Amino acid sequence: MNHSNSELMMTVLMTPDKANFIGNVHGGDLLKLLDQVAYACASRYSGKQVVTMSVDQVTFRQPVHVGELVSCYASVNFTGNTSMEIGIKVIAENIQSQIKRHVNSCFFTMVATDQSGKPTPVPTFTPNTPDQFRRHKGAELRRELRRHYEEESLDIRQSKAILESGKS
Ligand SMILES: CC(=O)SCCNC(=O)CCNC(=O)[C@H](O)C(C)(C)COP(=O)(O)OP(=O)(O)OC[C@H]1O[C@@H](n2cnc3c(N)ncnc32)[C@H](O)[C@@H]1OP(=O)(O)O
Repeated sequence: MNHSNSELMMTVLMTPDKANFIGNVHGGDLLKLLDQVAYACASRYSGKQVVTMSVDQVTFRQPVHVGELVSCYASVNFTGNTSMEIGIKVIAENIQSQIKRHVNSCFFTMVATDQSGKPTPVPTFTPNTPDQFRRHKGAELRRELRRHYEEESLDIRQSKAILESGKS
């Protein structure tokens, strides 16, 4: 796979229409931007239509201010059969001072779909550089944790259903 296709950078100016009730950029606007970046990165890499399957914990460590430039650095970290983990690092820059802050990092799982909306295979991503190896290793661990979480959640839902059926 051509690795130049596995990374993407998108920069957006934070205009006043994105402000929340206290004048900083609304978290929902940032989430929408991150979803668009993950979509573009995954779709360009795979050459396929993709949908968002899941988003790992997103933590807004610092507010983003109206007037700042927000740059999203996205990379394909890992591919399964039909899914891709896209990691995104978000940097906010004050335009006048040019001071940059790392405000957020997050991980999206995007699934490639065919014409009927069913999952379809993606090209395998093989890491080449030290950064890619590091991200790939982290992504494998997160994939395992997601599977474990799904299984535990299912167990909890099933136990709850059994308990509730015993009440009546
Ligand atoms: C760009 C956008 O905003 S799109 C709008 C928001 N997203 C959507 O509407 C998507 C709605 N969801 C769907 O249509 C379906 O769930 C699909 C097409 C994504 C997946 O269909 P399913 O039949 O559930 O797929 P399936 O069980 O085969 O799993 C597909 C992949 O998702 C992975 N997956 C399953 N559950 C999870 C999870 N909780 N977290 C991360 N990945 C997961 C699977 O491991 C598999 O990847 P792999 O093939 O690389 O191993």
